[in-house]
Amino acid sequence: MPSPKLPIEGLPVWAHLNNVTLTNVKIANTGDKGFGVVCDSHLTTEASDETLDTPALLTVPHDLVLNAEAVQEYAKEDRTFRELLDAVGHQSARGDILLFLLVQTALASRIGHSSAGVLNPWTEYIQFLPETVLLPTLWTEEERLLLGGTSLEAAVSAKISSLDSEFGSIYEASSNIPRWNEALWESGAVSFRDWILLDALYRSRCLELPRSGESLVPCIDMVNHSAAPTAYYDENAKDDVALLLRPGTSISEGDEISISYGDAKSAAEMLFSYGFIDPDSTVESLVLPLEPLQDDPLAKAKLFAFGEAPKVHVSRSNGSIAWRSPFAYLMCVNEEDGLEFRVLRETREMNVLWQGDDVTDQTTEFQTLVQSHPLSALFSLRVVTVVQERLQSQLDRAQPDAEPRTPPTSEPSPTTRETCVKAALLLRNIEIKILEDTIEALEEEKTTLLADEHVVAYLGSMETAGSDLVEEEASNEEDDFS
Ligand SMILES: C[S@@+](CC[C@H](N)C(=O)[O-])C[C@H]1O[C@@H](n2cnc3c(N)ncnc32)[C@H](O)[C@@H]1O
Repeated sequence: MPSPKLPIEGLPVWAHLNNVTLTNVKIANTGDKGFGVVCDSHLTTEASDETLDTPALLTVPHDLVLNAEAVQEYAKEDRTFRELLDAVGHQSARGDILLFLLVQTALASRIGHSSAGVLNPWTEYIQFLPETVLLPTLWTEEERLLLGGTSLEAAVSAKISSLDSEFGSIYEASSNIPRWNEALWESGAVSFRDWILLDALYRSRCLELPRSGESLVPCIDMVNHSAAPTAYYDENAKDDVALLLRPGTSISEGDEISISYGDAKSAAEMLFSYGFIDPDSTVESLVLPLEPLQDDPLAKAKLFAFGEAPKVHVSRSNGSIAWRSPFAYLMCVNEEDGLEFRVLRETREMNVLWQGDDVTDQTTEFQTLVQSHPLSALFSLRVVTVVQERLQSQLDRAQPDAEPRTPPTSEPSPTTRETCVKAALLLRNIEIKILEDTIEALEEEKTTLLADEHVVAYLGSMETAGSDLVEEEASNEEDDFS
């Protein structure tokens, strides 16, 4: 159930009452990007102004910063919230912050139980935040189909499933507490959609502060991104958070103030975390899930021993392609190569052995482990082939002439927003380019590996063994026939 929204015009009053200072800036609607921070007068800074002595455009007191520590403080002041946090939280900083915001959503709806939760500045502040954002977890099902064949297809589905299970766990644990059962669930004050929205707001607005760590900072979270930012944020001596003009900046009245959300994120990460792609500040990289070979009898043991989700990472920097896939190296060795799994009878623990050595703690380092083996080039050839096939199957699905998607990627239907269509298309094109170039680079690696003397000898011996077998079978057939 959405909480009643407050018009942005009310934010200066909220800021004043909560000791947030805005100097020469205001928060205003910027069009496509939603709200933003806009300059009220002409401002310049010298190229040498590199300290916090530069007058801040915006200062937010430390007690408004929302991070894991602040949630603990709120729990000290509000025993009803502490009861909820003890029952549901303490798993992660993000989880505790989202739980706190879920409670604020319920309080803001003003339909929950009055004996649960205490109003605080965040109860009002969340009502100034957008009711929806363009992060793909909030796209409609039809819009999410546009991501088919991109690296976000699996990532967004996995995120929605994980949000669903988080929300289910919160419901399970909190519905046993009568006041919270009434305040959150019986009243209908919050829904799964609120949880998805809060997760998206958190992801797209949290800042990494030098001392307070990952935090939400009201008002500074209204600053939009630019690849050529005019401002940055920092904590001052009192741990208040300040928005400062960058040295050597000159901006005119009416110009938007911007910060950088990072310049090392891929297009997929940008879209996933912020709901837009800025090609000027993204790096060319791609992460895809990798599955073990279907006919591998050791597949389950390998997955278990590896302990994390297998992936292929691809990137381009300074024009050169690089890729890595630690699981692919474990995936491509077998018992006949010297890999062994043993389950200890006493502890039921599984041990992994390579060439007789216990490597249970090194399953992510098989690329290094296989180096000293005489057939290491052969193992690399298998890995390169597996990775190339994975990228090729991704490329086949991403190509515009791949299986028809609903709706077609280039034509927005009335139920798909144009921004989503454009963002999905941009992501697809960026990923197609890097996939094509990596597949080509892997082809060259394959050619080199196929010329390796150990590989040649191994493949030759396999061929001889193969023809011996054919001859043997043929002579058996003759015998049978006679
Ligand atoms: C930290 S908030 C900034 C305030 C936000 N515009 C609002 O209305 O509340 C981040 C969100 O702003 C929007 N945004 C920021 N910079 C943008 C940009 N350069 N292009 C498009 N959208 C942008 C995206 O929706 C992003 O998820």
